[in-house]
Amino acid sequence: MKVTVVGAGAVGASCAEYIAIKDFASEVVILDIKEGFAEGKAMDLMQTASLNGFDTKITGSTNDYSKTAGSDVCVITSGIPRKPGMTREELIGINAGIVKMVSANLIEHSPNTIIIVVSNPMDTMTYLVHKTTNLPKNRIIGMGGALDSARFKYRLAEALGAPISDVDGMVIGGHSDKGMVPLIGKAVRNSVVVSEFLSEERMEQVVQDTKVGGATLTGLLGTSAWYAPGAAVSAMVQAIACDTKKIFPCSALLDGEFGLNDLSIGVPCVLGANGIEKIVEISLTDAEKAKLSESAVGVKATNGLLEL
Ligand SMILES: NC(=O)c1ccc[n+]([C@@H]2O[C@H](COP(=O)([O-])OP(=O)(O)OC[C@H]3O[C@@H](n4cnc5c(N)ncnc54)[C@H](O)[C@@H]3O)[C@@H](O)[C@H]2O)c1
Ligand SMILES: O=C(O)C[C@H](O)C(=O)O
Repeated sequence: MKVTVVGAGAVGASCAEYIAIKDFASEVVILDIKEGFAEGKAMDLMQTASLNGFDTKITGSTNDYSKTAGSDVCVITSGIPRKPGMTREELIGINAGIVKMVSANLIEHSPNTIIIVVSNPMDTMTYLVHKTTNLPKNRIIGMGGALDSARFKYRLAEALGAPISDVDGMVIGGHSDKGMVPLIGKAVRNSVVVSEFLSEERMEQVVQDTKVGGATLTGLLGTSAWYAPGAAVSAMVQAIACDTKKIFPCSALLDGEFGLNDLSIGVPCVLGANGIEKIVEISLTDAEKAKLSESAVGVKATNGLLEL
């Protein structure tokens, strides 16, 4: 399994590190436009191999896509992150051009690849890759829901005073401060719905804290987060590499599922060797459906800013 990560910045390097530590890929290529940067990150990571016990070979490349040839999975993290006070949507002007160019270069050298889009605004960048390349739709996947769900579980565990391993929950919808739909009514502590343990007010607090998870970290760090984003991508790459058929909420191109069309947005997906192997149309309450539809309106408004 060969994996390429474009963007050797905070998220790209974190993602490459987690993939290597999990030791399921034979090779990881990191590519960046900044001279020597990816080579430096790759060398630094390789010098952790004997300490962390992995055999994955990590190499770096300054914008030479021939080094990425034959990649099974390519992750796009190239682009600018937001600063405190910004929305993800404000990044579209710079990131759309980068994502379009990078995805074309990747596919030229790896025509059978699966692409995972991370750059923000992620749902719109994923839609852009669907619209501007000829990859089948199961091979273009946006990462947002896996991260948002991990943050949801963190907030649920905090509210419940429970270990994170005892809680489960999922966030669907757009990967934006307003558009996320944490499915609080379906969240459980060891199979018991969390409403058995938490008041309405506390559950609403969990939902709100989850939705602004990225913005909260951007305020604290001065730039956006990287550890949980890198871990979320690596978990998705592992599901594909090891054909696990695990369900992750992913930004997938919809064609009638959940009553939505012609957009990429977070919905539960089975991930395996073929990328998105199935979109799982779980039943939603009327309130959940309304929130997902409202979220879709927001994503479509951002998609409307693309020059396609
Ligand atoms: N989807 C998510 O859940 C999620 C999570 C975290 C971050 N992000 C997004 O990921 C992106 C990267 O964030 P970061 O914190 O790693 O930023 P960063 O600035 O640390 O790294 C971005 C890297 O991209 C490189 N780059 C820019 N243009 C390039 C090009 N044309 N080709 C190759 N490399 C190029 C830069 O040189 C830089 O090293 C941002 O858009 C951020 O908003 C998304
Ligand atoms: O918040 C951001 O801008 C980065 C990313 O989308 C995140 O959720 O951490």
